[in-house]
Amino acid sequence: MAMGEADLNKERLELALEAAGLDLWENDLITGNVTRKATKTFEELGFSEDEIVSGVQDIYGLFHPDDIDTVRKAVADHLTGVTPQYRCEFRLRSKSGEWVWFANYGRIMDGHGETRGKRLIGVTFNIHDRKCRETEIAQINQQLTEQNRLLQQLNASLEQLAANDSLTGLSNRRTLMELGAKEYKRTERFGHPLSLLVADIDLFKTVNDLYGHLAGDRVICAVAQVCAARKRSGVDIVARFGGEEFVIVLPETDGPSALQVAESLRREVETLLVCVGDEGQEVAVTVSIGVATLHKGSGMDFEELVNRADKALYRAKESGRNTVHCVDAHPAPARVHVLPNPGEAPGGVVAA
Ligand SMILES: Nc1nc2c(ncn2[C@@H]2O[C@H](COP(=O)(O)OP(=O)(O)OP(=O)(O)O)[C@@H](O)[C@H]2O)c(=O)[nH]1
Repeated sequence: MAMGEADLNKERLELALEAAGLDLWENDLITGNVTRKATKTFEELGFSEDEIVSGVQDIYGLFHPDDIDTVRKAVADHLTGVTPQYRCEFRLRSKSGEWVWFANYGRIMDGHGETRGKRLIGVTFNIHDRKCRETEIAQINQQLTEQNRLLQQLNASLEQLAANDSLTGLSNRRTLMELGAKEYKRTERFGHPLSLLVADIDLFKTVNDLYGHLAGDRVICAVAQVCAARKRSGVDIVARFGGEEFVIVLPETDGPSALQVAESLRREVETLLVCVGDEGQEVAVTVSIGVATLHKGSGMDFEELVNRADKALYRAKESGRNTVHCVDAHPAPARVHVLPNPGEAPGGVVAA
């Protein structure tokens, strides 16, 4: 007997479902019965014919506990008309206890006009490979994010290492020259004065010779701390310029103010007693300081400002140490500021 059109259509549908790996199921919404079972899915999960019969009626028992609410909500949303289709992704437990990813896609059918359909018809299909790849990609992304974070941390540490002196943590010479050149440009643009102090620990070689290099390092760190404590955050630059030499850049600071800062620094260092030995030996420390100030139009660049302050420092050393000397690089005939400090030899401020 020739095959009828309805049978042919059914065969066509079965072929399409098979080719696409789709497992058709159907639920009667009036009775709540499963009128077509998703047998292929249960077979894939390793269940036998008999187990499928009972399993179909108790499908919720196979859902992963983390997915069950999602599935129930997707069904409810479609049955109440919130969504035009029922679709969701979930894991089912195989007979051997493994979790396998599937997806459902369905819709209420068999309705007429205003009358709601009586059947929920849909397909189930295996999406396990895709889900595993997604999980792998998510894990790789997470690893990459973590590696990126570590790289950023490493970069920040490298920048910190490259910019700072390892012994004292102050800016190093390179950073000083970079930041100083920027300050110089600001000075030129806005016409503010820019002052610079070079402080050098007096007779430091003796500390090294008497107590050793590590003791010398302690003295350097102690003086560095005093210099750093004076820093106006976000304004001044405090750097270790070389062995026992420090530079403090004071933007928007004129000569007299810079001299006051230098003198106050000198006095503070003078009060330091640094522990240099295991038996509690302490050494007193002093610094000599050279000060130079640059005004707009003075014709000096930052490097020359440093050289000037260095020359002033040389004079301070020459005149007996523990002293402040200054050079005021104003474009007008050089003005000299003298802040007398009587009765406090050898400390004090001397004009250069
Ligand atoms: N402990 C230690 N010593 C250093 C460091 N860098 C340089 N020095 C030493 O610092 C000493 C500097 O000595 P000098 O330049 O003769 O100066 P000074 O003894 O301080 O004498 P004046 O500057 O003239 O007062 C040298 O002995 C250097 O070896 C360092 O990082 N740690």
